[in-house]
Order: sequence, then structure tokens, then C-alpha cells
Amino acid sequence: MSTARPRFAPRAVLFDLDGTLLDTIADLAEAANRMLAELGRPPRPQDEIHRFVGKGIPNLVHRCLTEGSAASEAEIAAAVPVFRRHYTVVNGVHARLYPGVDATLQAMRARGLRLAVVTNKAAAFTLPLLERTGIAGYFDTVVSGDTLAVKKPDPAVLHLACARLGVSAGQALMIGDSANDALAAQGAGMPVLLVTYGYSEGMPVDTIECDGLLSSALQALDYIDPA
Ligand SMILES: O=C(O)COP(=O)(O)O
Ligand SMILES: [Mg+2]
Repeated sequence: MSTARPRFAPRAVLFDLDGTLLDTIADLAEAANRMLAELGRPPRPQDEIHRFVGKGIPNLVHRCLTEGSAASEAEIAAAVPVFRRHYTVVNGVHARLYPGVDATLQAMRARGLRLAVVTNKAAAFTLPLLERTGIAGYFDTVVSGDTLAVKKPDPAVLHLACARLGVSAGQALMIGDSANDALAAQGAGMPVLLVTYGYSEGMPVDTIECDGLLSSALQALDYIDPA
């Protein structure tokens, strides 16, 4: 039995960054392990750090220091600038566009859709990364993890992106990889599609409520009515 695929007629598409547009795990893991080494702590395997990505850098650092080990709040606070110093150096070195992403962004622009990035990554890292990977020019606006005092899953960041794009939440479509994206979209009242290849904090992506699963970003085009 098959369920009909829903179709949407958005005027704007909001994209998550890490795990949706860009495969950034190698750089994040490198920075995390350089931080752990500097703090005299053992390294962690990349697939473990993979589960820690999704709620921004302070959360990633917190989990690197406290899962299976102990750290005081002061140690965690002191480690955040250490991570940021290392990530500044390695951000974008290994990061790659996922297959189909460039063609998807191009096709969406050709259809007249306005595009935004809404990421939990801090702005200091988001903008250089979009430049280094050659996709900055596709986006009309970028909302980062420290643009507001709240991040995804708080819908406020999606509302801000919509306001900057001049569309209502109901005229936008969110594309992400985690429950943070799905909950933010549902809170804002917009449909959400999730890619199955990203970072979902160890949660099987098909257990997260959403309007469709994508094994390639290109499949998003099948959910969008031509203008
Ligand atoms: O920085 C993170 O933790 C995740 O960033 P994202 O929101 O682009 O997936
Ligand atoms: Mg993500």
C-alpha cells in the first residue's frame, strides 16, 4: 500500500546546513579531537561525535566532555573557546556538498523560490563555510545558531528567516535532517522534509514525524508544485 506524496506550493525553502546541505562531520570531529587532546582527554571516534551534532557548539562540547566522563561547568565553559579556536582552522577543510545539493539549489532558484539557511552553527563558522563550499550565492538570508538567543527546535529562528524573505511561515518549506528541524518547522506551522543521510543525534530519522523522507536533496523537487 502506498501513501500519496504530499505536494506543496512554497514561495521559500529553508535549509538546515550540517547534515543536510553539507557533510561537515570530519571537520567537527577533527576540531573536537584537537580540543580533547589540548585538554588532556582521550579522543572520540567520529561516529560517536556524529551523535553529538545538532544543537550547536556548546552542546557538542558539553557532550564531548561529559558522555562517559566527568567535567565541571567551569571546564565545559573553558573548553568552548578551545573548540572554536580549532574549528576556525579546520572548518571547511573536509566539508563537502552532498550529492544533488548544488543541482537542487539551482533548480529551486530557477523556479523563483527564495532560499535561506537556518542552522544551529554559529555565524562565525556558517558564513565562511558557505563561501568555501561555493553555495553562499544561492541564499537570500542566513539565520545562524547565535543570531537569536534561541536555536532550533525553537520556531523563532524559522519565523525570522521568513520575515527576512518576506513570506509567511505557511508559504515556506523546511528541509532538514533532525528532530530539531522537524520540531521547529511544526512549531512554526510549515511542512518539513527530512534527508535520510544526515545527523539526527542517534535517532533513526524514520521515527521523526515529518512530511516526507529524502534520500537525495533532489527528491525535494518532487514535493514542490511548479510555479
Ligand atoms: O551546529 C549544529 O549543531 C548543527 O547545525 P545544523 O543546525 O546546521 O544541523
Ligand atoms: Mg542538521
